[in-house]
Amino acid sequence: MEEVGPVHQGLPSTIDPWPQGGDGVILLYLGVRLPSLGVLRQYTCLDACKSSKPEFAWTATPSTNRTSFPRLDIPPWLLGYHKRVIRHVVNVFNSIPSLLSVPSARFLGSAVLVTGGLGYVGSHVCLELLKRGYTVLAVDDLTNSFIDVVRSISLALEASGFEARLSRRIVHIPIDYGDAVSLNNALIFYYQYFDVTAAIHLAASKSVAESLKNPWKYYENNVFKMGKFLEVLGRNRIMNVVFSSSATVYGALPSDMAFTAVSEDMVPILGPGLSIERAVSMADGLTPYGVSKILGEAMIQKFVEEHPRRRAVVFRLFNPVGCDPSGFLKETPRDTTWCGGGVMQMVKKALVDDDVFEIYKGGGEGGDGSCIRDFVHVGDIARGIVMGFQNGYSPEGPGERCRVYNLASGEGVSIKQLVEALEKESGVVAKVEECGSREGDVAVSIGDGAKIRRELGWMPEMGVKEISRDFCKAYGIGWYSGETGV
Ligand SMILES: O=c1ccn([C@@H]2O[C@H](COP(=O)(O)OP(=O)(O)O[C@H]3O[C@H](CO)[C@H](O)[C@H](O)[C@H]3O)[C@@H](O)[C@H]2O)c(=O)[nH]1
Repeated sequence: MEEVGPVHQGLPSTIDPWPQGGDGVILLYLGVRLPSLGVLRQYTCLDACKSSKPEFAWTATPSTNRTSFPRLDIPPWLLGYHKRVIRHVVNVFNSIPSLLSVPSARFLGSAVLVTGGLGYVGSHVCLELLKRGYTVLAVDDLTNSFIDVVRSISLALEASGFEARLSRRIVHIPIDYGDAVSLNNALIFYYQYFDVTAAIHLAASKSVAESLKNPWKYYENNVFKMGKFLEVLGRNRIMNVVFSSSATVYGALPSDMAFTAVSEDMVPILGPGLSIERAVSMADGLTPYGVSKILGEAMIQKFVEEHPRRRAVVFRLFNPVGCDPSGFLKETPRDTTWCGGGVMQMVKKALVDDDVFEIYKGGGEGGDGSCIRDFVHVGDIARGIVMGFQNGYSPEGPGERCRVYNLASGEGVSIKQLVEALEKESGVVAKVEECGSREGDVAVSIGDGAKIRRELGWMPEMGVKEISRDFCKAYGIGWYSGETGV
C-alpha cells in the first residue's frame, strides 16, 4: 500500500500554501516528522508573536517568519524508480529545516478541537472561543473553505477590540475530520503542547437539496466519518463534546400545526427508548440530511453512555445567517452550488449582480406565500455553542450528561420579509420572481428556544435588522460599498 503522504496532499492547487501574515499577524510554519504521517504541515497564527514574552521571541526571527522552506524537488524521471525509498530520503531532507523551527515541547495550556473550524459557523465559533481566551485547534480539510479564513478570524478578533494576547491562538490542522489515522497523530503531536479538553464538532455536508440527489455523500460525511471521529476522541480521552445538529431533524409538521415552534422533546435523541422508525414517523418528510443528523445525535448519546465522565451538548441549529459585525469574517464557501448557496447568498446575487432571486413557495395558510424560517445571527449561534461547551464542564449544570437544545429565536420570518430587510439596509432593490416549491423544503421552520434560555441563559441578541446590516457590511453591498473590512 502507498505510504500516507503529506496531509495537505488532496488540497486543490489554487490554495496558496504559504499565506502571508497580515498586519500584526504572523503565520508560523510548524513542520514535524511523525512516523506514519509524513511531514505534517501546520500553519499557526500566533497573535502572541506581538507579545514581548521571551519564550515566544523566536517566532518573529527571520528564519521562522518566512513563507516557504527550501524543498528538494524530485525529477519526474526519477519518480518511477524506487518511489518509496526516494520519498523517504527526501522527506528526511525536507524535515531538517522544519525540525529546526519547532520549539521544544512545553505545556501551553488547554485547547479546544473544532472540526469544520474554517467553515461558516466554525470560523465564528473559533472567533468566539479566541475572544474568551481559548486556544483553538481548527480541523478543516478546506473542502468547503479557504485558508485565508485564519487571517480573517485574526482581523475580526483585533477589530472587536480584543488585544492580541499570548493565551489566544488558532492552529489550523489541514486534515479530514474522518481520517482517523491523521487526526489521531495530530492529537498525539499537539498533546505535547496543549491539553485538548473538548471537541466542538461542526464539520458536515449541509445541503438539504444535495442530500436528496446524493444521499450516500451525506451518510459517508455525516455518519460514517463521525463514527471514526468519536472513536479517536475516545482513544484520546476527550470527554466533552458539542455537536451541531440541525432543525432539519424535525422534518415537516402537519398543516394544522405548521406555525408551532418545535420543542426538543417533539423529536428526542434516538436511544433504547426511541427507535429510528418512531423518530422518522415523528419527523415527517425527513431528508437524507435529516436522517444523517438524527443518527449523529444518536452516536453522541452512545458516546456519552459509554463512559461515566463524558458529557455532550447537542445543538439543533435553526437557519444561521449574517456575519461577524466587524465585517472581516463572512461566509466564503468553496462549494457555491450546494453547501454555500443558502438563501442569503442568493439574495446577495440579486442585490450585487442583478440576478433574479427566486422565491420558493411555502409558508402555509395566513402567510405571504414564501417559506418561513427561524433566522439566527451566526454570531449568536457561535455564542450559544461556546456557552454550551463551557456549561458542559460545569458541575452545577443540568444533570443529564447528554443534553439537546434548539438554537432558535422562536420567531418566524418569511423569505419576503428577509429580502425587504436586506433591501432596506443596503438601499438596493432586488429583482424577485415567485416560483413553485423546492424539493425537500419544509414550509415553516420555527424553533422553541425556551429550554436553552432556561438552562443556559442564551437568547439571541440580534434580529433580522442586525443580520441584514452585518451581511451588507461584510459584502460591501449598496450603502456599505465603501466600508472598511470589506
Ligand atoms: O433561492 C432561494 C433559496 C432559498 N429560498 C428559501 O429560503 C429558505 C432558506 O433556504 P436555505 O437553503 O438557506 O436553508 P434551508 O432552510 O433549506 O436549510 C437550512 O436549514 C436546514 C435546517 O432546516 C439545515 O440546517 C441546512 O443546513 C440549512 O442550510 C427556504 O425556505 C427556501 O425555500 C428561496 O426562496 N430562494
